[in-house]
Amino acid sequence: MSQQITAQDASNTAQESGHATSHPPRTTELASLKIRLRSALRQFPDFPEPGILFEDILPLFADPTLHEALIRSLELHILETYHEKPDVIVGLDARGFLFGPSLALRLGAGFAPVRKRGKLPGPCETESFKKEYGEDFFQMQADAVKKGQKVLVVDDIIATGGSAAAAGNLVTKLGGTLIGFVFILELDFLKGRDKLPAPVFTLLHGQEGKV
Ligand SMILES: O=P(O)(O)OC[C@H]1O[C@H](OP(=O)(O)OP(=O)(O)O)[C@H](O)[C@@H]1O
Ligand SMILES: Nc1ncnc2[nH]cnc12
Ligand SMILES: [Mg+2]
Repeated sequence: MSQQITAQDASNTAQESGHATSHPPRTTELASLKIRLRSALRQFPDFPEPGILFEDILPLFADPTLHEALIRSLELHILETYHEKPDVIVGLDARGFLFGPSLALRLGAGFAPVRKRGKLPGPCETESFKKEYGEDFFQMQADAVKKGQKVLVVDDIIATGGSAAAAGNLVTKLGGTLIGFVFILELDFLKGRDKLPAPVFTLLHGQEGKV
């Protein structure tokens, strides 16, 4: 299936090939969107437990212009990176549900949830995982992804990578083809991306001084 190109992308392509338009090229647009998104994030020390510096992404959804900037940034990355659009966006319970469905709609892809154990009816696959604080189980419905479908896993934050790795394992168990992982924010010092079996993209980076 060929990738969907929006009107804005069509005009960006025209500009990149020398035809001036009123829209900036994708890379310039993405850079300025990232600056706006970065300045909206908040941090809370010692939440949910001592020693954790909690990154709060909720302000991105309080302002519709920031919300649009977020979805547009992720769309720009995906249009730049993939020759074909994903068939399914898989979002992680709970914060991956805040933007996974709207990103899927924007791309013309399906959406499938990874949920905490015990919330989904019917036959499910299950994976345990450990995260920066605590451990849990994730599930997907057995028919949520069809064999060979191209899947992009999305979540708000990658810390240790435990949650995303478990989601990737569920997609693989269902027969999906993992084409990548996309996050709003990465805590680089925890090296979570090393656990993931497909290309990783993060819009923003946090807690850069930590080791
Ligand atoms: O890379 P990791 O160490 O696995 O941590 C990242 C995960 O931790 C948070 O989810 P959490 O389950 O804490 O909360 P949520 O239900 O609000 O998404 C965050 O939303 C990521 O899903
Ligand atoms: N430091 C952090 N802030 C917010 N969500 C997280 N999930 C895992 N680590 C986190
Ligand atoms: Mg989460």
